[in-house]
Amino acid sequence: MRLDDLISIIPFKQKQGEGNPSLTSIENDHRKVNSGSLFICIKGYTVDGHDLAPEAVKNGAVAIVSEKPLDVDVPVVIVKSTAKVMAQVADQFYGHPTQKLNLIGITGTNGKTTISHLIEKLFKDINQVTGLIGTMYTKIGNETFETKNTTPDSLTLQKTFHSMTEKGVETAVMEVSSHALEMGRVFGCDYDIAVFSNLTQDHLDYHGTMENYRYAKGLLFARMGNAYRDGKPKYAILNADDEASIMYERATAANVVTYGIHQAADVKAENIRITAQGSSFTLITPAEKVEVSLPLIGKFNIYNCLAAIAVGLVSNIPLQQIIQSLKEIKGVSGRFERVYGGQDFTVLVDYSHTPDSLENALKTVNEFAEKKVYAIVGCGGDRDKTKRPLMAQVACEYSTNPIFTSDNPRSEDPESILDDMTNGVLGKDYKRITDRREAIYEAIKQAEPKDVILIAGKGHEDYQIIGKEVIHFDDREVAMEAIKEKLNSQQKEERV
Ligand SMILES: CC(=O)N[C@H]1[C@@H](OP(=O)(O)OP(=O)(O)OC[C@H]2O[C@@H](n3ccc(=O)[nH]c3=O)[C@H](O)[C@@H]2O)O[C@H](CO)[C@@H](O)[C@@H]1O[C@H](C)C(=O)N[C@@H](C)C(=O)N[C@H](CCC(=O)O)C(=O)O
Ligand SMILES: Nc1ncnc2c1ncn2[C@@H]1O[C@H](COP(=O)(O)OP(=O)(O)OP(=O)(O)O)[C@@H](O)[C@H]1O
Ligand SMILES: N[C@H](CCC[C@H](N)C(=O)O)C(=O)O
Ligand SMILES: [Mg+2]
Repeated sequence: MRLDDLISIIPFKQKQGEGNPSLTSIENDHRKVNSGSLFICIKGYTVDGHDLAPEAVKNGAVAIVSEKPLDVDVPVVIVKSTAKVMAQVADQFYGHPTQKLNLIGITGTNGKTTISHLIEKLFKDINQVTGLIGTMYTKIGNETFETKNTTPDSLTLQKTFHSMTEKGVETAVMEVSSHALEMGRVFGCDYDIAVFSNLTQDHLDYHGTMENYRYAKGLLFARMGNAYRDGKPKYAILNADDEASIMYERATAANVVTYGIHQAADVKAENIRITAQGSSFTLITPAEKVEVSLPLIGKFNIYNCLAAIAVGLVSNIPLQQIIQSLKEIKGVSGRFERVYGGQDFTVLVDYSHTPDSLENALKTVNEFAEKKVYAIVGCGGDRDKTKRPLMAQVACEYSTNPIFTSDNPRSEDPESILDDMTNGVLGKDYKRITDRREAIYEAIKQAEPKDVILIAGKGHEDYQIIGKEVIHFDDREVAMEAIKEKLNSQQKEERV
């Protein structure tokens, strides 16, 4: 594609320099530029891509998109917002891939990864080729690719969608973070179904207030578009029990379908029973009332299932087929994942890293715990500081043995993160063990038969970010080592 064709859609642009080169790729990272690339300068939080334009030209860039004139000898297209233009040209360059896909976006504070996997399963089971983009990876069919962000930048996204269409993907499911909505990473994505899980405190470092955070998530529903084209209905799947849904219902032109447990809803669960093995409930849809038993643990997972069921129903998947698919779900990696090495106490690794998800996780544990409950909890560095004392309070309130430790301190001092946490629980009983490995070993060493240990915050993560260093660290591996060590020393004692 030639430069002028690509940028023909952008109004009020200026062009510095002559030429209409043929473009082989679009890049926003100068290190990825090859001969024939268009380089888009993005002013980031740490680097200003405009400063790297000369380097990009050295690497082979034949044209630049910029917000200001640049001293380079290739054509420069000057626009108001390179971030917005990046989304537009990426969509154009890759042939509007999201218009060819059945695209499902999920937003909300907690549950996005879980719901996206439930939805992926529904579509796989009706023999569709699926794609998935989220916190853990990008998946095309059964092939997985590493990702840096839950929702990648617009260029990576459109490239990925293009690749999905090339590989025959019919339905793509993706997590849409509030950061992505705010930064325009999903500009140009033509969603068919948008799902809202819930809104509770997180990311106030970025959004400032809950009001701004609520607004950012609402953009997913508002941006589904106002036009009713091609007779293909669009759907907003909203949680009737979360009051933010009222705002999102007002914001969207799409058909609204609600799910919930307490308020009136189109897809509703009643008579809920939760055990350590799973959950049962009566499912009420506009057409049917059926008894459902699912292997996912916890009330919050019933919400996740209801959201997936609503998506399945508006996609015309028969209810019995949906239920059968969900019954086969073995759980999502790092979400309430059991670590079992033959011990007589329960160890669970979970990804709860917000006050609300931690409370939900611990309340769920308390529903089946018979003895003590250990909660190993840390808070991420360079993230919302105001959630730290709240998470510590939740741990003290809902566990008998809270242990505070580190969870990706990043550029912050681990001790000062722990101070922020413990300031919320002055005078309460807790242990503070900065080293996460030691914290896990301590809980496992102390645990007695029938106790439960919840290791929260890192779930599937297999790393710990300390300063700029990323070291290998997997809660599941460390817990298993500690369990084996404990069992070995118990056996030795028995032999003596
Ligand atoms: C605050 C934030 O969101 N930062 C995102 C942002 O980084 P940044 O602004 O620092 O980028 P930068 O390094 O300054 O680079 C600016 C430009 O220069 C380019 N560059 C940079 C370096 C270089 O050598 N050459 C070069 O050309 C870059 O490609 C980029 O185009 O743009 C990057 C590329 O898209 C993102 O990876 C990065 O996410 C960081 C890693 C991050 O941690 N973000 C978190 C807050 C986030 O977005 N989280 C949500 C999930 C939240 C949830 O699930 O609850 C998410 O969607 O991941
Ligand atoms: N619907 C829900 N409501 C509240 N808590 C939930 C819900 N679903 C899952 N959780 C809890 O939150 C944790 C994270 O779940 P999940 O990874 O699905 O959320 P997420 O929204 O993708 O998170 P992230 O924003 O970090 O990507 C789980 O380990 C569980 O403890
Ligand atoms: N998507 C979340 C993940 C947090 C996971 C936790 N382990 C941490 O590092 O704070 C974030 O980037 O804020
Ligand atoms: Mg996620």
